[in-house]
Amino acid sequence: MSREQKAVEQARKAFLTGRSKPLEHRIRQLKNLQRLIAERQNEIAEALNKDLHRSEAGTQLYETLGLEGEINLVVKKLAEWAAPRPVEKNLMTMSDTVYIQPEPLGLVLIIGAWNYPWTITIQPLIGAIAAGNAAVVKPSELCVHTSKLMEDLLPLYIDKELYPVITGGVSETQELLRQRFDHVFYTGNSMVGKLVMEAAAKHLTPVTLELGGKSPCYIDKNCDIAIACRRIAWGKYSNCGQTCIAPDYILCEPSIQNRVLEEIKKSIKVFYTEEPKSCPDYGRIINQRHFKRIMAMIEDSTIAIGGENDESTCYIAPTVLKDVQASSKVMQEEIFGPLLPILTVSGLEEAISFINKGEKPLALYIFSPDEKVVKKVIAETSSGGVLANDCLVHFSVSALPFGGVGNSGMGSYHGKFSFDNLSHMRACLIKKLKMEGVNDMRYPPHTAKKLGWARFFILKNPDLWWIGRITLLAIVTVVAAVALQRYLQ
Ligand SMILES: NC(=O)c1ccc[n+]([C@@H]2O[C@H](COP(=O)([O-])OP(=O)(O)OC[C@H]3O[C@@H](n4cnc5c(N)ncnc54)[C@H](O)[C@@H]3O)[C@@H](O)[C@H]2O)c1
Ligand SMILES: CCCCCCC=O
Repeated sequence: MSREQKAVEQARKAFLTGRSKPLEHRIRQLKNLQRLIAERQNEIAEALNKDLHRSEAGTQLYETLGLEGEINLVVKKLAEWAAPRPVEKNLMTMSDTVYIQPEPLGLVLIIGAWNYPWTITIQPLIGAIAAGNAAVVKPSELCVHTSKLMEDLLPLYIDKELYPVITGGVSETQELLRQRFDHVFYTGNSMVGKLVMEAAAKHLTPVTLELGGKSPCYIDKNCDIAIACRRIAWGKYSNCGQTCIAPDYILCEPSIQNRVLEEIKKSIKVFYTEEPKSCPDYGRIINQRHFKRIMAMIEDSTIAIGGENDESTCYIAPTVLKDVQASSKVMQEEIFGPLLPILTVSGLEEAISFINKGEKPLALYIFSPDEKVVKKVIAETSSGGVLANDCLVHFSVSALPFGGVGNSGMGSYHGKFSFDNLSHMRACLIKKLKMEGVNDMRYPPHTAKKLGWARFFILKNPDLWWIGRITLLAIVTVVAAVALQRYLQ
């Protein structure tokens, strides 16, 4: 039996004991995770510094703070989310108990990516624990130090049978995918996403696919270009462009291209100094394979800013490419690196039609002070999420579902959306053995009269809330009238 098979079998066995279900257990595990984050902050930051040249502050800002917030939210709301959810009744169910009971799915497989490894791997785990599941956690092998740290630390804090960590690369992930799970939660590129879905289909296992793609960014000529460019530069160059929702490319009118270039240049200097290579807040490309992939994209474009690079340290300077064509190499796939191409368009209409020619992106950014422009883009395009006048921050709004659509993924998570996604919403209808007469209309022999009653019960859908209120009002009125009459006698 392989290591992967053993872990899956053990986690399934642990789930079947039922110990992942009580809310106290879920909350205890989540608080243990919170303790891990607080007590091991330095080790987490050190590993991320080795993997991605992430600074200590960057580690908190982009990884652990969000997880702490997510755990706080779940601890506060879990009882409410896990409670039976009463549903609207109709004439047929008037005297029944009708509700939705969220219940755990069972065993979840979480396959993480390397770019924000704690956020991306542990946030789904928080959802899985909250929903009462067991989960096998597979961090990405590309963030070598972080993945080893997760393997070492998680079993020290949370139930290691219910939530085992399996490290390894493609063959280990493939072996895991051959096993039977009740849900697979995958984060990574769309090509592997298809393989994950194919493997899951063999067991009819549902999947959440958190994928990527080219997220467009439209700048309206009437907006405050300095502010827009500062926010775009932050969104693009954080983590060296290796962010699933980084603005992939800019669309703007030719008349503002030079101002956009000037303002992005200013922001790069303010954020990362004249020498980003020695700036602790500027990251590195994860490995040389990705370094080569990104550098090859520049070949047929004009560099307006940056372009400096060093293969031995996987450094690529914050770079802007100007007058880029749709046919250029950099426009053929998600960049996932610090290159920012600018494509000029004649205006909003052309920008929308350009966006709609591509796959549905994970994020779509619009910079404009005009609400009509923002609403028009929202109405005439589609994407996982859309953000006006900022970048990335929708990821941190736990009241919003985070996920893609079409090629950028399926399913969503964060906050209650994680809980719902990793729960089965069980339909519960509890009838009494009384009022059998009402059922006569559905029992044979079927007659026109019975059918008439069935039509009435099924198709007439009076508002029972209002009927209840009106009945109550009528009763109160009658009681008041009788009381008044007695008083006057
Ligand atoms: N939507 C999101 O939340 C989100 C977040 C981060 C990254 N992403 C996307 O992920 C991509 C970058 O990540 P990546 O794909 O380079 O990460 P990656 O190389 O770490 O792969 C992701 C996971 O898939 C596994 N894997 C790789 N090849 C496999 C194969 N052939 N069979 C089975 N498993 C395999 C890896 O072991 C890893 O755990 C980008 O497209 C990015 O936009 C999306
Ligand atoms: C601001 C944090 C963004 C995390 C995005 C995750 C995808 O890569």
